[in-house]
Amino acid sequence: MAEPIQTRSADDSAEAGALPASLLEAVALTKRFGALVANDHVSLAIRAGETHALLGENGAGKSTLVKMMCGLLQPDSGELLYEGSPIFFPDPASSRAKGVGVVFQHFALFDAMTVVENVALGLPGHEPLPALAARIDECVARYGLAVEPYRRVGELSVGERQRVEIVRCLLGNPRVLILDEPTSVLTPDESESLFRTVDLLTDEGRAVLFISHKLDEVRRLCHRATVLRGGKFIAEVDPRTETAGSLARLMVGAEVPRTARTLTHDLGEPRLLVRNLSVKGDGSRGSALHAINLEIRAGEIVGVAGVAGNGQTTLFEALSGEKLAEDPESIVIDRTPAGGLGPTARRALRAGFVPEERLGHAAAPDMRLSDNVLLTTHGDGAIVKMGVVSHSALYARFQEIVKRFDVRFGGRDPKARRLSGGNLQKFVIGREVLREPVLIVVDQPTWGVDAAAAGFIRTTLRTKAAEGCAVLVISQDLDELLEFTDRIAVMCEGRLTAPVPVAETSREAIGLAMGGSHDDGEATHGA
Ligand SMILES: Nc1ncnc2c1ncn2[C@@H]1O[C@H](COP(=O)(O)OP(=O)(O)OP(=O)(O)O)[C@@H](O)[C@H]1O
Repeated sequence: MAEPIQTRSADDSAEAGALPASLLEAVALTKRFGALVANDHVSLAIRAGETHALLGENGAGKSTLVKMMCGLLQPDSGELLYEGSPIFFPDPASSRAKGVGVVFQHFALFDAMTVVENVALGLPGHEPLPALAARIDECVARYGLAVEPYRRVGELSVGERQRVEIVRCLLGNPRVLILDEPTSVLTPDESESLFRTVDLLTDEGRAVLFISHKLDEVRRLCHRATVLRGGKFIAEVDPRTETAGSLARLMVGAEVPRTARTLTHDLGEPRLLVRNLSVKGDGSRGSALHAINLEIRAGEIVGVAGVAGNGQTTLFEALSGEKLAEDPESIVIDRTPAGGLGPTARRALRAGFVPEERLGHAAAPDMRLSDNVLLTTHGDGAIVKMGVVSHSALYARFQEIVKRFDVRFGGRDPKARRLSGGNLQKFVIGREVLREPVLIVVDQPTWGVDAAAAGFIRTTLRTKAAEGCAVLVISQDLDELLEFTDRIAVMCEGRLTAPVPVAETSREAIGLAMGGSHDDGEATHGA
């Protein structure tokens, strides 16, 4: 397992009056993509023993900087220093060999393989799997990361996959660990345990670069923060002496608007009725669903809270038609029994679906954005007429999404994988919202999205609700659900509690239900 590094921590050194040595330093790095300058002379030094935040709104250039610091991208100009000396990382393997480990937003794991097999792929040599599994167990115990070596990755939730990536990285004994939005898919408890892991790592003298849009956690966890805006270095601050508002202002360059709270409008017809829906566990991702009941009426937003892996993915798949229900009547969309219909037929009922995974599920990575529009709009009639794609209509829709949802990217119509995470999320939400759905089901609506864009997405969903759409939001972010939904239900072990009006519940009550406790002893009710 990783050996502790004998280096003074950032705080120890600050007390001693001297700054600790910088382990990895970017000096005036510049990277262009065509006409777009993604990083413009950006400098950043990560010191031994510190947790250093990298902040900036979507598309500010954070991932580009990280990719240059680990050899995944080469800068057009500027240089990297490792322990004060110039260094060149031609590829990620060379940075890994120097002790720079990165956990990216999009994971590189093979679904069909077990955790230990996936970890083995990323490590040099041919360590026997039982020995590697034992090392994983040791790492898990030491850093408090719940990971089971012999589970198949395809069965894991996004949060669990992320822990696998972190463990894989830690087994490489990194001196610098770069975490790209590590908490965006974690529950509050999982985030807390990750923070303890990060503290342990920095206590050991390692350096952590922490990318996050959650400013409160940055203020708690990080010793320093570098802020980027529009590809430029804006400031280096001590986040512990800043407020979330002052950090957001540095990132955005202006005040960040808050989501409009509950609108006063009457609820209409039920747009989604789920009656006694049970789905068998099939050994793939997500657990079985047990007798789910839910009603969402035109004009309301219902949130589903829960710890990852309790059936939320299966619920999304059952609602979107990726998994069919045995009883067609168990899911009714806008008065039509839909349990036996596939995704396209459900979309024809004017339902829209935004899955949790943007790249690969919501969007095809190697298809251009405009072609990605077609993925969910081909049945709408506006874009495909009598089997023929109207390219002018398609391109017009694409441009409307980009404009109204402020999707930023370089070039005219790039492949989806070229977009920053938050911008791709804005695109995917925009694609569904502009179809004018009567029902929209969104899994993790603001994962990886900056504060301003997250506010925009929530306000957009509220506006859709006010226009008569029914909205179901599955989210692990309890603050988000409390901020903008009308009623909240909790998913635990494949069962859904009855949705409760937000005003009549509390964070504590929801937290208890997430852990499987119910004051009334009842786990499953109708809406
Ligand atoms: N390979 C690429 N080709 C073209 N443009 C790119 C490429 N990679 C990134 N970009 C563009 O560079 C800009 C910076 O992107 P980057 O991914 O670094 O932002 P970010 O700050 O990490 O954003 P987010 O918070 O959304 O992940 C964006 O406008 C993005 O579209």
